[in-house]
Amino acid sequence: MENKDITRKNNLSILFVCTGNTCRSCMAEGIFRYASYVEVCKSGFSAVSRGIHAFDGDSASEHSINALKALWDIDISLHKAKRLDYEDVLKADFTFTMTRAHRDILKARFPDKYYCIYTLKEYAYPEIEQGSNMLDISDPYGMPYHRYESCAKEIFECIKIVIEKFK
Ligand SMILES: N[C@@H](Cc1ccc(OP(=O)(O)O)cc1)C(=O)O
Repeated sequence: MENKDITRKNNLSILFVCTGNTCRSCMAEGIFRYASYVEVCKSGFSAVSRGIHAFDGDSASEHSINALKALWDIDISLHKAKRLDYEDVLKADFTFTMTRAHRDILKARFPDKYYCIYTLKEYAYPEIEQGSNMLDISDPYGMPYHRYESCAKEIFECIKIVIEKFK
């Protein structure tokens, strides 16, 4: 693992970050919980999600809820959005953002934690060039349902790889 402070691979606290915490990061949280339980049975992991511009208490978007339910029978209907705060990043062993823009904001705001902040895709696919927009998981907000399913599948692929790296 690249993270210089992380020598243990159990009981890791994972933080997923996007903009509104109603689409991408809450899907990532739900998928991570599901995939880490089913595929690794490492119940010691904990995962939360936050949004840089979230409105506390917002529900996950209907399409996000429906996509996870339809694809993997994952239930995120009880999710409530939370705005990211200082403590969230300090507590996390790894912070995975949905885009480079989110990552860069967090690295600038939390310089002491720079070494454990990644875009989800750069951690999963370190071979992708830094300048590439392939490092971003684009926002399905306001898009039709099928875009949410594609986004969820993209997140799932990354999370499978991340979990392999944690094994
Ligand atoms: N909450 C934002 C809108 C927003 C919501 C969701 C969103 O997608 P995600 O949750 O994936 O960041 C992006 C933006 C606003 O009303 O300004």
